[in-house]
Amino acid sequence: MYKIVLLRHGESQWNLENRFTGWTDVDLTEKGEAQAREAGHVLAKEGFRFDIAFTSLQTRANRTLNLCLESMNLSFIPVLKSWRLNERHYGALQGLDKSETAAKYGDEQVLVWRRSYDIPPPALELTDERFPGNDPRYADLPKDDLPQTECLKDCVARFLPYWDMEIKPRVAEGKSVIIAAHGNSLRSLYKHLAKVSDEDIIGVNIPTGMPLVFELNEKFETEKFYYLGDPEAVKKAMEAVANQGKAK
Ligand SMILES: O=C(O)[C@H](O)COP(=O)(O)O
Repeated sequence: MYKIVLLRHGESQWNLENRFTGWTDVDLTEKGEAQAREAGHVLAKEGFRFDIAFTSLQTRANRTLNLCLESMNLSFIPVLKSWRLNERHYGALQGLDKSETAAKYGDEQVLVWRRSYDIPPPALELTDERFPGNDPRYADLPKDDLPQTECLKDCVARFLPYWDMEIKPRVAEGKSVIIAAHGNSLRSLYKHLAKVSDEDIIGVNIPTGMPLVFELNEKFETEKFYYLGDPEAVKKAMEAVANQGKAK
C-alpha cells in the first residue's frame, strides 16, 4: 500500500483579502506560516516521514513546504518544482475580490468560474501585465503552455502528465511523497485519484494547510483518503472555502 500526502499552502495574503489569485505570486500571512508548521507537526505526530517532495513554482506553496518540512526535521530531502503544479490560472479575474465579483455577476456565475470542470474564467489579453509570458520564471516554457486562463480540465491536462512521469514512478519505487500545491491544482489530482465525476468535482473544496492523505493499492487505485486533524475543523474550513465565492 502506498500513502501520499497532498498539502494546500497555508493562508496567503490574497486568501485573507478574498481575491482571485491563480498565478499571482503572493506570499503567506503569519497565520499561513503557522498553518504550514502545524501541518508538519501533525504529520510527524502521525508518523509520516518523507523521502521526496514536489511543489509548484509559486512562493506560497514553496514556503508552506519548507516550513512543514522544517517542523518535521526534514529540510534536507530533495524538492522537485514544476509549473505543472501551479494554481489554476484565473484569467482576467486575478486580483478581483471574490464576493464583489459575485455581487456583480451573481453567485451562480462565480461558482461556474471557480468550480466547473470545463468552463474557464474570462481570458487575459497577451498584452496584460498579468500574462505569465511576462514573468522570467516561465521563460523556458513553450509559448503554447503559457495560460491566459484555465478551467479545471486544463489544469488536469497539465498536472496528470507530471503525476504519471515524475511523481508516480517515485511512489512505485517506495519513496514516501508529499505534494505541496494549490486548491485547484490539487483538485485536479484529487479528481483523478478519487475518480470524481466532472459533475461532482464542483462540490470539492480543499482547505488551506490541512494534510490530505491518499492510500493507494499496488494498482494505484485509491483505497481511502482523509484529512489529518479535527474532522469538525476540516468541515468548517471546507465550507469557508466554498463560501468565499458568494456575495455578502
Ligand atoms: O487562486 C485562488 O484564488 C485560490 O488559490 C483558489 O481559489 P478558489 O477557491 O476561489 O478557486
